[in-house]
Amino acid sequence: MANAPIKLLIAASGTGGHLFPAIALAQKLPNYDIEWLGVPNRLETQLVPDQYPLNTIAVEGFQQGFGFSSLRVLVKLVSSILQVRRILKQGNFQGLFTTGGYIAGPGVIAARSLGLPVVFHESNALPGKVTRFFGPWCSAVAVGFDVAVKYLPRSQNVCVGTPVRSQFLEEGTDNTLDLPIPDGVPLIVVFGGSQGAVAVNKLVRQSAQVWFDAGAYVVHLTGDKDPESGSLQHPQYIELPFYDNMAPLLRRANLAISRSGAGSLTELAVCGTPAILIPYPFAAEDHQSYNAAVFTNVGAALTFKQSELTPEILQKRVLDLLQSPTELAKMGENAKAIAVPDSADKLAALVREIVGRE
Ligand SMILES: CC(=O)N[C@H]1[C@@H](OP(=O)(O)OP(=O)(O)OC[C@H]2O[C@@H](n3ccc(=O)[nH]c3=O)[C@H](O)[C@@H]2O)O[C@H](CO)[C@@H](O)[C@@H]1O
Repeated sequence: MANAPIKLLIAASGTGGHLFPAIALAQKLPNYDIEWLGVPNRLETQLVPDQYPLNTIAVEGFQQGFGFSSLRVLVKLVSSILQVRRILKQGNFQGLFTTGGYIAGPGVIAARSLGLPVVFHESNALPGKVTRFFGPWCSAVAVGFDVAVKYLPRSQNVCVGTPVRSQFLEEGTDNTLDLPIPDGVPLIVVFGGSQGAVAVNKLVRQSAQVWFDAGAYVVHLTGDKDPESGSLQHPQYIELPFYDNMAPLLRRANLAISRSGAGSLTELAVCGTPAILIPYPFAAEDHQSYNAAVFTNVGAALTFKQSELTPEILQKRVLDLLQSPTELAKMGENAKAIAVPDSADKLAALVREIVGRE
């Protein structure tokens, strides 16, 4: 009689940076019986493929300080732990995988209290508080960048890179660029994580004319909350709130201007795309600056603090780079050198080793 498939609960919620690596892992475990754990109103309701049933719980992050609102969050946390325990027990799950964030706490506590193995993936160079706190309770913490290990002295750490969506690993017919960019023109791609970055959008719109004059095209992924969307019109300018087909776009780009979320950086590395990085200044513990430093240190990107970046500086640095194809090529090679294209395979192998072989 064939063995029943291994049951795995994946707790990944909120942003593309948390969801895409988890989806890439799930796709590498085709013989596992996988269900998802998320919250009712976040991106997982749109991004998690139909074949993985989505269980939702109500959970929130802690605010600074401890007042009535924190007490309310604590009550919710206890209730969410109990809900996850129930889901794990009723579904006979054999392990839990998480990419961190607020969903991870209840997931890790519930699974460990039932004696189930937990694999945690942390994609940032500076691991989040949740990872630092819960890492030692997990069976393994897989990290995206090896510098992260130094912040996790008490966990069982393995460096596996960060998994990317399958579109980044295959060049197929349905994976070609469907935007009207002429061959041979310099292409700048601007994006600000999965939500867009209004401050970066503003800087880019104030800077772009000189790039157009130099013959460059700009594809600008603005997010859907940009109050100035539609304000710049130019034949060499394509503005979209979100674009799905990132792999061919980043491969075609001569330069990216981007925030430095771990997901974006991992994709830039896999595609060998040189970049100007503008870390999100309000990210928890300034973790995007630590991510950006990984790229700057190997010569794959230039990093600018948002507070110090003016349209004049941005205009000039972009023009300088567009006029130095050798330097751009070198930056692209440096980015590629730190890519881990088989990251999803490595992470799936780790999950099989810890949770069980199908
Ligand atoms: C503001 C904030 O705290 N963001 C965090 C969030 O990232 P967040 O999800 O915002 O950003 P990431 O850079 O990790 O990922 C963005 C993802 O969205 C995709 N994309 C973006 C635009 C678009 O039009 N189409 C598209 O597919 C990108 O290709 C990428 O895969 O979680 C990451 C992982 O913990 C952190 O490193 C980030 O710092």
